[in-house]
Amino acid sequence: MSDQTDPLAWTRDYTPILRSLADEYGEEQPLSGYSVALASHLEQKTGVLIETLRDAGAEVLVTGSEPYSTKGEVVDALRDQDGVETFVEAGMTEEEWADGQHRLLEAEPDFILDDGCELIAKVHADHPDVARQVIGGGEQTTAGITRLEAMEDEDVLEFPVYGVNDTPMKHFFDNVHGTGESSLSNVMITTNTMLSGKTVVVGGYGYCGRGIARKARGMGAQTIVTEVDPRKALEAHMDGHRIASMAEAASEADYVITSTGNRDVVREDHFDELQDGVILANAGHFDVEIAVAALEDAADRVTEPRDGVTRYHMADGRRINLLAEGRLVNLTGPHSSGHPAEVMDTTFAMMFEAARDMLAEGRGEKLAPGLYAMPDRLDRAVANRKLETLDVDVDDLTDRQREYYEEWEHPDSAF
Ligand SMILES: NC(=O)c1ccc[n+]([C@@H]2O[C@H](COP(=O)([O-])OP(=O)(O)OC[C@H]3O[C@@H](n4cnc5c(N)ncnc54)[C@H](O)[C@@H]3O)[C@@H](O)[C@H]2O)c1
Repeated sequence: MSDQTDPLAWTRDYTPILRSLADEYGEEQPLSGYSVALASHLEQKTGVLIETLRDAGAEVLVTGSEPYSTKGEVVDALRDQDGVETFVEAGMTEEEWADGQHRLLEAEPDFILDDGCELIAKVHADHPDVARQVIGGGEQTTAGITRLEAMEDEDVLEFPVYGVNDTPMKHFFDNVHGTGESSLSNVMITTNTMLSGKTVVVGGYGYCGRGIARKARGMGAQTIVTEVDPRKALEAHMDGHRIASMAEAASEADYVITSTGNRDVVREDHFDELQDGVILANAGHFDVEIAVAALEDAADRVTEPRDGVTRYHMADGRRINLLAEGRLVNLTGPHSSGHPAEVMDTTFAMMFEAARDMLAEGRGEKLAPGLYAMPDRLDRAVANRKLETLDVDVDDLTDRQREYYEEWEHPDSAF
């Protein structure tokens, strides 16, 4: 396939960590004999991860983690590859998509790489016999970790799961920079408006919200952050953003972008405060952060002035614009292609390492069921691989420096 006809060609050029993993493990095939289920937004970067798992010997069973983010050309490119089985198509209804996930789970995967805890929750709820056979899993999102914590609290997990989302190599880069840049660029492309000089309200100052707010300010916007955690609110304040309640911020917003992992962050109480022409978008995992059904009820009529924009006409003449129907704006909008490939390269390398460590290194058989932090050695190894691809050198600790960290008396110090 040429670069022009191969939908993954461009992305491979921007995913050097995954390519280095494929090169290193292509011959040894450490995942040979294992089937790995993968639920993720099924677009080009995910395609390269699938190729990498397959090159390392796995049989890869593929579905989307969201019904509307599947790219048909990627599914077409993967469908006929040896070692890959697809259970998803572009344009599926929610029922067809869920049915595909169940069919995937009936194929009895050994390992589950998940996004939003889609497959892990379903295998426990609907396929308990399969769940008991699964060796392990990895979860790449904040929303999925929250669900896994709830499963652990109820003591229902049947296998060990690595919380890939919580590794420094994931959330410091993917959530902050990936979500930050891709959410803002998608808001601008979808609306053909500029952020400079506008007021951007960011709901939530976690990893994603922090990236969105910082980058919006870097582009010349005035930023207001809303929070429910007093420490996060103070952090936003110290970082130079204004803090306000949503009720107060809504009246000044040109844009409101939510990223909390929670629901109803923009709700009935706020609709009356919003200005004419405001643009609402969500970057959190589920489409519940903006109360869309309530907005529809509150509106006199609804139009679609532009691809990806739903406009709610209020009785008093104000127009409230909602992007991507309140779903992940950077992944499901008409122009969206998700996070930049360079940042997904890091996240997907962590997902690959989760599978390799639990399957090929045998950690999955040794760990009891539960949610686990990923070993720091794997995080460091991916960071080093990334630095190598950037051709950047860093210092090593000297023996004396290592000893200094380990001793408490510090005999050489002046005090
Ligand atoms: N768009 C993407 O590509 C992408 C990428 C990574 C994560 N996510 C999703 O984004 C969401 C946030 O992820 P994160 O890593 O930033 O999580 P996080 O836990 O670090 O941050 C969430 C923040 O939202 C705050 N919050 C909760 N309820 C709130 C409310 N009602 N009003 C204001 N603030 C509230 C919390 O106090 C917290 O500080 C999750 O749903 C996650 O799955 C999306």
